Amino acid sequence: MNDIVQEGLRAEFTLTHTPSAADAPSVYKSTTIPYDKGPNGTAGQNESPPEEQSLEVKRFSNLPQREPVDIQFKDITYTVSVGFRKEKKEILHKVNGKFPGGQLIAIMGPSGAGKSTLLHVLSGYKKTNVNGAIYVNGRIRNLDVFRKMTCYITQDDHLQELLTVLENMRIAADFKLGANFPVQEKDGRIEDILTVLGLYEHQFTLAGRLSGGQKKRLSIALELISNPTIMFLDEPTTGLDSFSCTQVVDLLKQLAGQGRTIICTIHQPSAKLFAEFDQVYVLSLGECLYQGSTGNLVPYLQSINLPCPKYHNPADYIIELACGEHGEDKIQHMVTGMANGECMDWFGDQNKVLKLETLRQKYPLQRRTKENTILQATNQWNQLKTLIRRGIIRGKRDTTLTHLRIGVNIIVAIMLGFLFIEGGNEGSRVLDNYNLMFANLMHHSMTTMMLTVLTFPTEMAILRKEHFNRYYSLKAYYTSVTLLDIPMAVFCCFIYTVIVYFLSYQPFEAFRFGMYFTISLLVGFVAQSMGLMVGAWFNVVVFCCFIYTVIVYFLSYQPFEAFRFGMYFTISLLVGFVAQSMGLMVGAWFNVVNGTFIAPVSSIPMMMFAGFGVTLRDLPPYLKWGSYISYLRYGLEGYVGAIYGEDRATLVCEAKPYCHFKYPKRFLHEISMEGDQFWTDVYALCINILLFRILAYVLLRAKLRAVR
Ligand SMILES: Nc1ncnc2c1ncn2[C@@H]1O[C@H](COP(=O)(O)OP(=O)(O)OP(=O)(O)O)[C@@H](O)[C@H]1O
Repeated sequence: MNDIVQEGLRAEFTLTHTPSAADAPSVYKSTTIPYDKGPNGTAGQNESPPEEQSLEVKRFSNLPQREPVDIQFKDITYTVSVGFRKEKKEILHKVNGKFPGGQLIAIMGPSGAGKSTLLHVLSGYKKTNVNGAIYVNGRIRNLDVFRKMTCYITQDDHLQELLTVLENMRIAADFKLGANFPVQEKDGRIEDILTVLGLYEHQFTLAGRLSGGQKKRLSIALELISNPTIMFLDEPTTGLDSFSCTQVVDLLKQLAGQGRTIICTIHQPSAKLFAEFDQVYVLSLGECLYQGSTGNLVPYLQSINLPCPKYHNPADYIIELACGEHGEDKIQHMVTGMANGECMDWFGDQNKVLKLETLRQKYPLQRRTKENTILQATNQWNQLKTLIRRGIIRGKRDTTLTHLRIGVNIIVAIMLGFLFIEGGNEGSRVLDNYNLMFANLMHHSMTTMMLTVLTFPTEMAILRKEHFNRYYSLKAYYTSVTLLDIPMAVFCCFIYTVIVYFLSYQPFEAFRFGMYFTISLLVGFVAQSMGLMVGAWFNVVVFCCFIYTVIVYFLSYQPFEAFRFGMYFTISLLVGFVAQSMGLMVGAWFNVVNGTFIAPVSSIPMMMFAGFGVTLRDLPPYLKWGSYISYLRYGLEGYVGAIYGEDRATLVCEAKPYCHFKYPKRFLHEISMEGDQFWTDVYALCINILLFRILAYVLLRAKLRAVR
């Protein structure tokens, strides 16, 4: 972590560890631990006995008070392209407004009014096709600096559901506070936040098992770790019951009272909830109908001859007006009355409505260093380490998928092994053995590809949220995804190969087996060089890899030769990796439905050009190029090389009197393969993996940018 931030945080802790009651603002000083209702209306785990409910605690004693930040925006327009003709549609129409610091602000309006769009624009989540000016403390917003003081909490929580509340907090703290931050202070901050948010008693509960309100509070808790000055929340109360809504809004109010600017979109709050907000900004069809304090809304409506009926919730009434229920002309009347957000006469405290020049004087220009433009709080290595740690915890808990993956490999391997039993050693069954190789290719490519296609898109939402909130860079995330799967992929491939190989009686020769083992070790070394944390797993990888290959190889009675086994295994593994990379690429760009369609369909040309149905020799000259781009061709050629290349001895011919492929060279000639191309195939597959991985990364980056 950079020195400046670190120094700042240290200073914060020195200040806050021994807070003086006299120095603390009233909200910060003392409040009551929120009462948390348990299931069935009974008292929850963290229900305090009556005498404890009045216990006064320091709120966020580990989170320092923030200096308020004032946001002002002028003539904001936001345009999107729609349809095939890319016609322009303006969603925000030159809106203006001011959000003074230290306030709880609601952006309200009917569905489709542009609330989320305005929130996205102000938070910097959307930055393309935005026009107009956004000022932060009187100066034009510098997005990189601004993002370091903000957080964005999405409507759907996108939490790590397989991690407990405490694990989620610890991981977030490692991302946001960095490795050099003292552990005790980190824990103190986490404990403080969990206590105030009423989650302390649930710290060992899996996030996926929390109630809606608790999940929302956890989302807020995670972002509070970095102590942001400005918090943007997209519909934080949607889907919550009124009790949880009040809890969340009450919490936001406390946070605003500490100097934070809290801006959230909200649909139609109850009168009680509405009154909790300091300021409200009402939109209709991308224009501002009202901005000012909640208390001034009724007088304002009176002043423009649209009085709020008695006993009517003003929040309901303004939404009715914004929907055009009282006439379309009223909308324009209100937009004009507010000068589309330029009018600031209805703010509660006019002293807070400072001019841009005044704000610039009040908040002098800060010295900018190279460090404080780096978005993430911790370096790439720490990000990667934390991502790997999180992935390992998830992997251990997601046992269904892990068992399913291992189970599928074992079952398919046993089925194929018995189907082609003894085929590897019998001259009259060479063609059967050839079919088995193709079946292996299909198995490895389909299982790995579909797994990635089906699981990756669900990760995208979490990636988007965490990446925007500066947890980690895309590079660190992508590297972790690549590394985390290696042990499992190797293990599954090993089990499968061992079963198939030995069941199908492939050559049992020590040197072929030695080759196999060398390749397995090399795979482990590559994995190790890709990251030290995988190095810690190295021995496990070698062991698992060995077990897997032995089972498949011997069960399918492939040749008992170590080097052939190595070749066989290498090809299986590489084909799996290529397919996985393709899956990653498809998954990075398409959603589950489209991906499930695209992935298998894109494999069909690869199969055509593999040389299985039509031999490579018989491919028409104008389609020859296809065989060079088909990774399945390299896979098939590699398998054939492993089993029938390398001067394979004459085959046993006991099943039938006539044995056409008694001499392996004859078979190689028949299918137009040399049998000595193994290493070329390995290089080709490695290049395929690299290309698909790079392409997947580029697509992923483009997708993250496209939504912004
Ligand atoms: N990328 C887009 N392409 C086309 N139209 C869009 C796009 N993004 C937003 N819109 C349109 O802009 C309008 C405002 O959308 P926005 O999501 O900001 O509304 P909202 O007020 O947040 O609504 P809700 O409360 O229902 O979420 C809607 O009519 C929406 O259909």
